[in-house]
Amino acid sequence: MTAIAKISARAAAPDLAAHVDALDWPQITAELDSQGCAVLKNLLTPDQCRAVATLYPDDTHFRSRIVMGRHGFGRGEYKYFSYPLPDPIAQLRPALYGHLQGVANRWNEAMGIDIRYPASHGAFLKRCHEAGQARPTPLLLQYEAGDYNCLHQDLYGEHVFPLQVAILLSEPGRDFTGGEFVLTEQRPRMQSRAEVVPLAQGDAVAFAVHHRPVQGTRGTYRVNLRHGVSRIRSGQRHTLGVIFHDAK
Ligand SMILES: O=C(O)CCC(=O)C(=O)O
Ligand SMILES: [Fe+2]
Repeated sequence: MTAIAKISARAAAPDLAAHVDALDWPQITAELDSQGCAVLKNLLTPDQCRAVATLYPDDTHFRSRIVMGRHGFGRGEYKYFSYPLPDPIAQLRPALYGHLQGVANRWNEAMGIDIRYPASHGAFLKRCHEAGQARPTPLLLQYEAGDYNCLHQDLYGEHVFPLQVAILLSEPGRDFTGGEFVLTEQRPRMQSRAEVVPLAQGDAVAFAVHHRPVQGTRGTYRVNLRHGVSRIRSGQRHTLGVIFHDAK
């Protein structure tokens, strides 16, 4: 990036990284450890939410469009951003990674997985790209009345960062009704547990992509998570998905 491009990127989101740094990370980390998910209140302002959601029709920002019904993924559609990522996604991804990387390393240690994640997102992306996972994964989702997102896991190759973030860009009750973010946890030899995460416009949810450790009476065990969105009852709902590994 040239110096001028860097300056204009900063101007578009002057203090987003500082805003991310100022979130209550001890609280978020404690929630992630105990529940496998945590809400990041007011990650984006309503103006920033609108600015991202209105990118949807402009295909110059995206590498592909997925119509979920064609793949059995649910109903609705989404588009994967292309590189270079626009603001504020370009700033959010490394800023969030920097605070989640410690959780990821602790979780792997607890689960007996010997993969560790570097301190910077750039270094982790280099690992993905060298393994042929070079396509950007941040995505913008668009749902209309009747749409839903089936329970799934965003795995795109061998390299997986174990946490991801989804940001609600629309305002519940005004822009849409229904459309709740849902997580399920499949515990070994036990029945599954569901969690509905209440989000306001601009709130984000950080959650486990695939596995997380749970402390039991007989040591640590692994639970298998999936996430999705319940049926949108009315209106239109947009979400920004921030996945930290790239795709094959
Ligand atoms: O629309 C949502 O809230 C979920 C989006 C999603 O599946 C993701 O960000 O990976
Ligand atoms: Fe997803």
